[in-house]
Amino acid sequence: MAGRDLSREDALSRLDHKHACHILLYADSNAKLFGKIPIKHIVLMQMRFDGLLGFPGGLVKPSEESLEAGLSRELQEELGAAVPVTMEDYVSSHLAQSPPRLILHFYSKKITEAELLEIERAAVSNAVDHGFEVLGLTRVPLYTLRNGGGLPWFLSHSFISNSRAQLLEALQRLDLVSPQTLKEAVKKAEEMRHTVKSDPH
Ligand SMILES: O=c1[nH]cnc2c1ncn2[C@@H]1O[C@H](COP(=O)(O)OP(=O)(O)O)[C@@H](O)[C@H]1O
Ligand SMILES: [Mn+2]
Ligand SMILES: [Mn+2]
Ligand SMILES: [Mn+2]
Repeated sequence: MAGRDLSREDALSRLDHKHACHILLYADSNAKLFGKIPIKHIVLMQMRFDGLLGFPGGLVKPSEESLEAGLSRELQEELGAAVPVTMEDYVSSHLAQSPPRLILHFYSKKITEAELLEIERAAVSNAVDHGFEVLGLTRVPLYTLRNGGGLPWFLSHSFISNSRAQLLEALQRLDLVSPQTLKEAVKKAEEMRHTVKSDPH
């Protein structure tokens, strides 16, 4: 994963650092794209105000709130939903490559498809940050179409900080995408960065 892996204790001991917490919310799904390509899992990300893809979450001051309480607060602001985050959902902490003295804590949490749909529905009307810090939620396509559409093209977009690495690590760790498919998608994404996109249909 991009950035140096830190233990939670080591991370929290660095009082002169800024801390940010972000979460990958996901659900299983039996839905099929075009009635034939299994979606399998829904993974939520968002388009940010700066035009970069990232996960919901944000800056947390450990002196004022626990990492988990801070992340829940950010989810209320960015998703307009009360998502209870606990230490069970904690995955890792990384020292950002830049800016200096920023530690990125990552979480993942499985919810039901109905809960995820409710978050997507409510975000537009309830999230105070909707249309400002958050331009909209997006799902991550986990399938790969014959011409490389789907996950490879998604990975060819621009991501904030180490969120692309967080996504790839989680897809592997949670077994949401097979290692082979992931490897091929990353490779195709590299190629895609330098080609013109044709209509995926
Ligand atoms: O999804 C992410 N994964 C990892 N780091 C992120 C992600 N989104 C933002 N960051 C980093 O964390 C910092 C604070 O996050 P964010 O921009 O979400 O704060 P905010 O929501 O409190 O305004 C950003 O400046 C960026 O460096
Ligand atoms: Mn914030
Ligand atoms: Mn925020
Ligand atoms: Mn944020």
